[in-house]
Amino acid sequence: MSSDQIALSAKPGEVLLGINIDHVATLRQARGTRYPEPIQAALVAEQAGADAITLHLREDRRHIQDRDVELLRGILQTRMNLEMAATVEMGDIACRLRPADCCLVPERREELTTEGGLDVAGNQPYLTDFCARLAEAGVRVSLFIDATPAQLEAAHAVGAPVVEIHTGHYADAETPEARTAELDRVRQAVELGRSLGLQVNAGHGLDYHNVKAIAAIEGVRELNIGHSIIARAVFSGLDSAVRDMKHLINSQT
Ligand SMILES: CC(=O)[C@@H](O)[C@H](O)COP(=O)(O)O
Ligand SMILES: NCC(=O)COP(=O)(O)O
Repeated sequence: MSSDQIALSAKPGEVLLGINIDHVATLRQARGTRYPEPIQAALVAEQAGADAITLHLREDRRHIQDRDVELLRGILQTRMNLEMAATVEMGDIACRLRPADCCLVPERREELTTEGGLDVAGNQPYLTDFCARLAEAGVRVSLFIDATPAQLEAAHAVGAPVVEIHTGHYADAETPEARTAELDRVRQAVELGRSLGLQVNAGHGLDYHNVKAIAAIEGVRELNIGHSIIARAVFSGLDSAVRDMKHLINSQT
């Protein structure tokens, strides 16, 4: 079944779940061992209901390695969503491996994790060419952006068919009022993105306690979640951690 057929096989209105396996690789890199194996994590996640496997090949290779991407490209039965910076090195890798999806994210070597969205509005000429090159190679491009009209309109202008709204500010909100304000920002971003004809995904910092409000936003197509699922898997296993999240994002109660 092709990746498009897999996506189409999802029930209408179902929120798709991309599992980010970066932090399985973080544990492996901590000791330089062969375990835990991200390949095994990806296959367990797919069997548990993941609709896609997300992996972030960072410039500093702090977790996911080139060999992880190359092996998984020939093994995954769902979709590979390769996250990367919009650099020449990463563009060459994406055009060579041709994952189903490629999500362009900002990167700073000194960051603990992704801090903000990609500044598409400030880099339109470069990103227009970068997105066109990936599209030419048959890769569907997603842009990881903050929930602002300027970034959404710029994403549409550079020709990306998909955006992923950065939900980190929502997840990190420290008061109910701040969280409500961030949720409204995400909701308005989803509405604008859909009106521009974009597929709108969301991700970063989502967990079992904050995800339902994001999943309930009309028009959100896919959630990419990693850290909280891998953390739960430490105690209850990856299969059930994935099944729990898949159920949570699609339950009406
Ligand atoms: C873009 C994003 O929010 C994550 O998908 C990204 O992978 C975070 O980087 P780390 O996985 O290195 O924390
Ligand atoms: N793009 C978001 C992602 O893939 C996972 O982010 P997180 O759940 O690890 O914060």
